[in-house]
Amino acid sequence: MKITRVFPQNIPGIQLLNSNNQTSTSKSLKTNNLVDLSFENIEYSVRVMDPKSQQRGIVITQSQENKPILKGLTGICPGGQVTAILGSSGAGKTTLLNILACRVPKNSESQLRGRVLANHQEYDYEKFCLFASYIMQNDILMETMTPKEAFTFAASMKFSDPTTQMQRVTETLKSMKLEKCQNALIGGITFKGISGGERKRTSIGYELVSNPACILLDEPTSGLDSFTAFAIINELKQLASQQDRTVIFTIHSPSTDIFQLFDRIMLLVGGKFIYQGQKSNIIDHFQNLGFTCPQSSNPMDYYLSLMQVENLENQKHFNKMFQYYDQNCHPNVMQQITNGDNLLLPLKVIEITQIQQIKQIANRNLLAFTRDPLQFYIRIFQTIVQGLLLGGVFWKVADNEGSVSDLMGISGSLFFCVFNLVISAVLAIILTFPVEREIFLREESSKLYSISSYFIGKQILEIPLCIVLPILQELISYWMCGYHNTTEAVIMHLFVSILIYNWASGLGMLIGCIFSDLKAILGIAPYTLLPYVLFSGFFANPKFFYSWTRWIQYTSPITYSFEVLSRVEFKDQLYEVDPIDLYDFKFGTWTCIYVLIGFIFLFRIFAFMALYILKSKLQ
Ligand SMILES: Nc1ncnc2c1ncn2[C@@H]1O[C@H](COP(=O)(O)OP(=O)(O)OP(=O)(O)O)[C@@H](O)[C@H]1O
Repeated sequence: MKITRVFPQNIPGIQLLNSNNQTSTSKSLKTNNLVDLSFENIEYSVRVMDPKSQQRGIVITQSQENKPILKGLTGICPGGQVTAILGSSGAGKTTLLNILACRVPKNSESQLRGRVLANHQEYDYEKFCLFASYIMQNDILMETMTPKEAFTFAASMKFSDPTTQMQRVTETLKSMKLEKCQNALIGGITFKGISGGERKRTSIGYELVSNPACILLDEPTSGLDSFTAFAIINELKQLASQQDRTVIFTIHSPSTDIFQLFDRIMLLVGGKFIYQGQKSNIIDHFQNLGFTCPQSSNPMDYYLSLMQVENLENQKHFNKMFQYYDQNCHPNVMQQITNGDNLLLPLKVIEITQIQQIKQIANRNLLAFTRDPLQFYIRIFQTIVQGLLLGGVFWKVADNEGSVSDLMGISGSLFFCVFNLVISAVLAIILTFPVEREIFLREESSKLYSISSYFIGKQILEIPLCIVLPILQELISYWMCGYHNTTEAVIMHLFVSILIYNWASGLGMLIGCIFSDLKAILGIAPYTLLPYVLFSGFFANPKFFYSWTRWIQYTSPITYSFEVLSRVEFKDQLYEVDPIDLYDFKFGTWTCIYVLIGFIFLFRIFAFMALYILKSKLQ
């Protein structure tokens, strides 16, 4: 039995729109202009290991060769029509779709030639995002929201007028047939939510709210039952025919019912077209080539069986098919491209201010936080345990007689306190950020908000946590360790704990932005921290560092935190050895604090830049 959690209409943090009393007008989602997407002479190749340089899977030399994937493709996907791209596995369907969406990585490993055009105007990634949406195979959505909340969020990011927002949400829920599950949580890996088909429709609707003229989808029916697959393609068909959108998708083995919904078909074999044109002409095209689809067969099953490259019998016919395509389809395609309209592109206009974007992002984060508080409870639990551990291990360490061993005990406890704060802050971010990162990349590519809005919106919830958690940990351990019991000392200790925790959370975010794979993150994080710890001055007096490594101590916020906490604790105390000399403390309390504040800003700026680079690299 399927269990979905249904939520009431009034949810704090997100303004919900009432769909019940709205009259729907499907034309309100109609795009202003038709957009014809076309592409000319697309050639795409990637560098791969030369098979001749391998023997039984063992690489003998490092020689590489260029593997052509798309071989001079030219085509058109007219506005107001559904274009389906089909082909055998590895034919290049997804690659073609990615090129149309300007999503192929630009690096030395791949080569792309040719032009992509929208209404005869060349476009790049930035422009594409303003008139089109790309819906990838894996639906990346906030698990803790309902479809209605997700659409409301997307609408509020684009339209300033609440009535327009409401209209968009209502209309999209209706056109995606999500009214019944509009208040159920989307769910995902952590907990079960709406069904796979509803999830796919939510994913499509999420993009539609902003009213793109073109919708590109990579295998929108994969993993769905035949009924749901038909329902989704049928909805896409309605979007094309009733709302003049350009719909393009890749699909494997469509049923006969789904085939009937296509307007236009592109068939790919080994990176070349063997057919491109209206659905109605495909049967004649293959009949003229001598391949008559049996009466009882699904035409697409039959044609796809002819396209299986592994079949030796098929391979004999490919040359004939390519030649026939060049003679019969290609001239028509060229004609259609030339005759296409030169209408202006209906580019999305963001109506809301950055402040409103930040507010909405912060509200959504708060909602996610209240809906799935487990992460928060875990952080609180860890903080309490760490506070108790620190206090237990260093119980009354600061009640001392001034001996060297007493001094070592106190500085050990202070260093551990700093280190503990750093580890908890870094881990808390790097373990959760990889999931958020995917959502950010999807939403940024839909031009839902700016990178800076996302970054600031995220900090609004993170910073209070970065204040509360270190205070909690230090309040538990402070008196257990028996540190200086004066108001000034307590305040300074807590203040430095907050500063170092905030720096470490910025570092965590920086690592999370640079590396996408959790295994890589967990492998890299300890080595990032190692120099900060080794050169902090606790393990060795900085005077004894080699001159060429001495500078590293200045880059370590742990050095500055350790110095302030020590200065506060050792103030007015007499020891057999002077702690200032022993650890070579040379900066002074306030210099350390200013530097720590500087580090907090610096690492947040680095994290922001990493987010920016991450986004640009994935274009
Ligand atoms: N970066 C790459 N490096 C090496 N080979 C690649 C790369 N990108 C694509 N290919 C190869 O290009 C071919 C086309 O890939 P693509 O994903 O476009 O195929 P497809 O038609 O969508 O296949 P499927 O239906 O199985 O998803 C495949 O043989 C794939 O292995």
